[in-house]
Amino acid sequence: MSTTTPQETIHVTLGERSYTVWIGRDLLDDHARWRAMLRGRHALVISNRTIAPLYLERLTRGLDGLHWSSFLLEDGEAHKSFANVGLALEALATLGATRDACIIALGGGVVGDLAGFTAACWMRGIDFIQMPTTLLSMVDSSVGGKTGVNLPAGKNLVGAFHQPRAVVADIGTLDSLPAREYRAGMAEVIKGAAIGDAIFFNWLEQHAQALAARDETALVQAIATKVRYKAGVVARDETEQGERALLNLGHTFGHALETAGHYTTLLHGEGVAVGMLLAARLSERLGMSHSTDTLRLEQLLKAIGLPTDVPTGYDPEQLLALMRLDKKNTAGTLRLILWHGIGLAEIISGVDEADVLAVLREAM
Ligand SMILES: NC(=O)c1ccc[n+]([C@@H]2O[C@H](COP(=O)([O-])OP(=O)(O)OC[C@H]3O[C@@H](n4cnc5c(N)ncnc54)[C@H](O)[C@@H]3O)[C@@H](O)[C@H]2O)c1
Ligand SMILES: O=C(O)C(=O)C[C@@H](O)[C@H](O)[C@H](O)COP(=O)(O)O
Ligand SMILES: [Zn+2]
Repeated sequence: MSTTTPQETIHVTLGERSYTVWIGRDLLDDHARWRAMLRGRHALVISNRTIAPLYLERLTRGLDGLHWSSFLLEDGEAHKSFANVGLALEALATLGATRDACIIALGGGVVGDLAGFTAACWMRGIDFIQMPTTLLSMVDSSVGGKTGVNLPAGKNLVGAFHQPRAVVADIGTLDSLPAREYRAGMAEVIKGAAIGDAIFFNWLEQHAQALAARDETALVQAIATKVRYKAGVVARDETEQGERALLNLGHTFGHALETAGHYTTLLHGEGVAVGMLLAARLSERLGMSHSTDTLRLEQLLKAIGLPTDVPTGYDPEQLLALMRLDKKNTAGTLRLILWHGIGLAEIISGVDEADVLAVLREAM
């Protein structure tokens, strides 16, 4: 039996902003590969206090001869804040970073989103490299150039589109990822299939056990399929003028759940899991889809071990108020991603708040 870990290389095609996503084991130590992406003499590694003790040294061995420093966040979604962007920018100033400096984001989506936004701000935009260490960041947040931070009023309300120069996904880092975080990452994999790839959804149903057991061959195939799907959407609609909004399936509900819970109840991926199911129920209520599709989604989420219920203690009216602040909304009306069934999502404008409230109330 072969024990070789599969490797995948995916290109995100965006003209002069095109880049490569490398997926495989031990890529952190493959210094020659990613060091070639650094143009100048300065590098700032942004990570957090959980990840740095595990992986920072392996990375920084590749920075020999450069002026580099690190900026470490406290762990958690609450630290994806404007205040920390300010501190990261101060770290760049202290380093004396010039316009050809590079930020390296070593961590999950929190680190990647904040590091990318810091890179977009410093001297009006410098390079950054994504080195994702969670499943969620490998399959979603490291690709596509959405960067930003939260405000108390809501998730990701401040940000910029700023593409990375490369994505280095060392799947060996997932060995230390807690099981709950791994499952949360799978929600964003399932999301891709639910939006636009019914064949991938079937494959996920068939491989749910292997994926839950972290079978490496199945895992690399799942990561690569999701990244390839997202890369295609981003290449066609980089700044979310249309199709890219589909990648928000489950997020209008999910972000509201995350924010209302002060980021202590549901992880992002868990919010997306519950949110996708609420979107499926709303689609059913509006006569767009059939209950068999809702059921298949629910069963796949459960097979992976993801939550499918809204936790207790949420107020439907408060969730609706948070949903009104979603960035997709226009002209004072709700714009949600709903579906016609597996693999067929659609952007729906002018959704009646009464229907949203009804679905929220039924879920509580
Ligand atoms: N920009 C985008 O397109 C995009 C897409 C999806 C999600 N997001 C954002 O990403 C964030 C969620 O990302 P996440 O799920 O990676 O969460 P996260 O960054 O908070 O990481 C999850 C947890 O795992 C820990 N961790 C990370 N790597 C580890 C490893 N290898 N071993 C042990 N522990 C490790 C972290 O310290 C943290 O406690 C949210 O802020 C969400 O809004 C952005
Ligand atoms: O890349 C995208 O586009 C996405 O919507 C991916 C989402 O999974 C991700 O959570 C993203 O951060 C949401 O962005 P937002 O614009 O809804 O804040
Ligand atoms: Zn997401």
